[in-house]
Amino acid sequence: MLIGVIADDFTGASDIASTLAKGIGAEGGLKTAQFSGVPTAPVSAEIEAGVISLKSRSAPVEQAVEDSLRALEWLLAQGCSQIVFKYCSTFDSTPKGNIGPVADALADRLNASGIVVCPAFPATGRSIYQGYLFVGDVLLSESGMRNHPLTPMTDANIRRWLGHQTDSSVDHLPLPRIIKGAAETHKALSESRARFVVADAILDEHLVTLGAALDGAPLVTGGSGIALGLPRNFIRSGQAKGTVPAKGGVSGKAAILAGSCSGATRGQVDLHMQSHPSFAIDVPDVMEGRLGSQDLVAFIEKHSGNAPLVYSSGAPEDVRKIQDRFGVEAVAARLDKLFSETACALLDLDYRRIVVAGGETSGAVAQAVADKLKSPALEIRAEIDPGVPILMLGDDRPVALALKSGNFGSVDFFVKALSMMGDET
Ligand SMILES: Nc1ncnc2c1ncn2[C@@H]1O[C@H](COP(=O)(O)OP(=O)(O)O)[C@@H](O)[C@H]1O
Ligand SMILES: O=C(O)[C@@H](O)C(=O)COP(=O)(O)O
Repeated sequence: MLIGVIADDFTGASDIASTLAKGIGAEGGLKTAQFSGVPTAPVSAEIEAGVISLKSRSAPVEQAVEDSLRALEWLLAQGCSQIVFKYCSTFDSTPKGNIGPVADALADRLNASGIVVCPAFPATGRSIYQGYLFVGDVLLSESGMRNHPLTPMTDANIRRWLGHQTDSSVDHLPLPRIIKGAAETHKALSESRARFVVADAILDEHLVTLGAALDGAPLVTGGSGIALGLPRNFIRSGQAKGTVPAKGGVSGKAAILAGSCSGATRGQVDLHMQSHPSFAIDVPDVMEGRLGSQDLVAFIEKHSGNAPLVYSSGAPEDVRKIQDRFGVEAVAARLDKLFSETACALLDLDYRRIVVAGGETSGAVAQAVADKLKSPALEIRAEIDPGVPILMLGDDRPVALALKSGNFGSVDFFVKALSMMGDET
């Protein structure tokens, strides 16, 4: 393995796995596999990039650090010479962590400094200028992310937000120096006396320059965009051949599970429910035991063949009321359980294509599916929309998953994903 990625959630992991697998244009990318947690069984020697998905974004700080260090040791044991810590392109975290503490722990172990911090992902509208993160044409703190159920992002200044999470020094790499090219960017990073350097990037070409400047860097941190230029370093040095991910998925029964309350998901749910059977999950009913996975499965089975959707997605004010009533963690844990039990029951009924919306939700579902199919490695296939590839898992009767980050995907994503994944049988 050449590159090892530690991703703080599951959708984020498939996002960066897709970036590494496709590389830039015809030169292709790296043979990439995504793992649900740290693998315990041996993995194929052909894998050039290994992406470990953790559920560390919203875990307690100590747990996030411990899990990340365990993932790091495994990746180092596989021979990785470059480690990427992948977090969200909207820098999802609280003032207490987990990005700072995890990055510090990885940096200590790898003895790294001048470490790039760059959540930019221009293809989905996330750009950084003067160290401020923008979502489309507004600051992060003015975007829907200010209402995120678990990690409300109320400050767009990444230097300041990271500064709350770490005692290490945080510097800034301004865009004009990146525009001067890879050599200047490399110089800026290596001359910085700070441990962390927040890098500006507003276009893919800035990320490609950063990628070239990071050739040989032991530790890189960022959103999936930071990986854009990394495969090229290994291809150009002859360590990797450059491959293009396979298209398609598998045919079979299909369902959509949405646990994300992000703006894009709510738009996708609204459009989908206009022409497809859709079931709105009543969260208090779930919390008080009146609604369970058997009800969701019954609804899906009744409407099988017509892209049925079950969703808990709600407006920020409703989400807040529910969290105040039952507690943030209790709601998240209960809904994770509901969605993962539903997915496992669907596998028993031979569902083969499952679309999941929401990072936490996807993490819970993908972990349960991977455990049930005893399939720790997910193969990365073609990208449906930026940052969302088709994932294949299971050997005998493979299952295709699309794990959509809450804010990703075009408004017709659900239908598009199912048709790219395969046909109804
Ligand atoms: N109606 C709801 N009320 C309260 N919390 C909810 C509701 N629906 C989903 N949630 C919780 O909100 C969180 C959404 O996070 P996630 O799945 O990561 O979506 P996203 O990718 O949009 O951030 C999950 O923890 C989920 O359990
Ligand atoms: O970087 C991104 O935006 C995504 O890869 C990601 O991590 C999304 O997380 P969720 O919004 O929680 O799905």
